[in-house]
Amino acid sequence: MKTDDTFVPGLEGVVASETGISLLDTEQEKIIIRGYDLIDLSKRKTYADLIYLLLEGILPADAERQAVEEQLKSHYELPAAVMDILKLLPEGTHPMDGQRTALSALAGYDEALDDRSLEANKQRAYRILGQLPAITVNSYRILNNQDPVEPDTALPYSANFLYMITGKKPTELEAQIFDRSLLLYSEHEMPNSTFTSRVIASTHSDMYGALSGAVASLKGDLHGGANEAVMHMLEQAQSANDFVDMLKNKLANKEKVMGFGHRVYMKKMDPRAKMMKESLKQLCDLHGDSSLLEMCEAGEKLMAEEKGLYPNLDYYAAPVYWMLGVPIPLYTPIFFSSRTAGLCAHIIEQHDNNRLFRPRVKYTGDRNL
Ligand SMILES: CC(=O)SCCNC(=O)CCNC(=O)[C@H](O)C(C)(C)COP(=O)(O)OP(=O)(O)OC[C@H]1O[C@@H](n2cnc3c(N)ncnc32)[C@H](O)[C@@H]1OP(=O)(O)O
Ligand SMILES: O=C([O-])CC(=O)C(=O)O
Repeated sequence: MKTDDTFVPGLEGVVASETGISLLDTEQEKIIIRGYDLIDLSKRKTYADLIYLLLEGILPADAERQAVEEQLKSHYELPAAVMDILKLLPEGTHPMDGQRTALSALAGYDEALDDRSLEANKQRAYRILGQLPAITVNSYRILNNQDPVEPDTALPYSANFLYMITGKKPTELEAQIFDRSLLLYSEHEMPNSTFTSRVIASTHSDMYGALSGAVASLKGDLHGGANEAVMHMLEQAQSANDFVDMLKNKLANKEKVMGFGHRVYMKKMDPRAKMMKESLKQLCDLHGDSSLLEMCEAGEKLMAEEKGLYPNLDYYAAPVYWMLGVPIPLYTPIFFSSRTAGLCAHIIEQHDNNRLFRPRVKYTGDRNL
């Protein structure tokens, strides 16, 4: 076996997989999902459509979307023991850790765990996606001494998710905006979490294990954890001037400013962030309060001028979730819940066309031979 000993830190620009699921086409500035432009889909389709597109490979007809919604709803209830496990976690446990724990525990309830056939994996993916609102919301509620919340099956999947989070029936606009955020987060080619899940799946490990690894990856603030970090900054700053001063200080201290920059987009704005910025404007109009938009725009201007860096999706998703009444510790778990659609598609693709991931190293240690 020939070994290429070129070391690329962080595997930047390295092609790690062949996939029919998605591509960040930087030349055309498009996020291609199974042949469709994600931004275009976000204007005319729903998250349920994306689940179907990612798992089945085609966009659903109305009846098929309805069937997906029904299938997800049929899996809303969690095994009682999984709820008990969540209740046993110590106070202060982050809901991402609750999510990771619950997903891990669910493996024990899968009677066909070793069946990695396409059909078994797809059914498993729908089941997990159906279970995620309860896992996510209750990870937060139980750990905050709040009673578990029941789903409202009369609402569509994403509207029910928002309802379970806030305890209030969302307006049509709120439900649409939350659904759009899920759609935009659903899949993004080969970020760290997707790579993690494919590496795990490549040993023939199961979907629960691959997803549990992906939760851990996505939790970090260089990845999904950035949306919570952005909101903590905005909450602390209170005004556009304060926010700009805060960012200037961070830059002077050579700190990373969360919500800016991207390994693939580099010096361009993430197209998904533009869509979330539109949603933020709509919410500001609805509430007659544009302070968060003004703060974000001031930060965006400063970072462009000082660093030539632009917002990623997490930057504008954070204030949108704030205005929708979502508690901050749920921002990253919502990202993960949405991304589970894309992750499951990748795990299935890896299982169906597998080659074990096992790279080599550039050795920098001693040779005391
Ligand atoms: C939906 C998502 O998960 S998107 C990612 C969310 N994560 C964040 O928002 C965290 C903040 N952003 C970052 O840390 C980075 O931009 C990353 C991790 C996303 C991508 O970074 P990389 O490709 O590894 O680039 P790297 O970190 O090497 O940065 C290149 C240069 O830009 C600077 N830079 C990049 N992002 C930022 C930032 N957010 N704030 C300040 N400087 C930054 C780096 O300091 C570095 O400068 P230097 O060359 O002078 O040392
Ligand atoms: O692509 C990445 O590296 C991170 C990202 O934006 C995502 O996962 O949505």
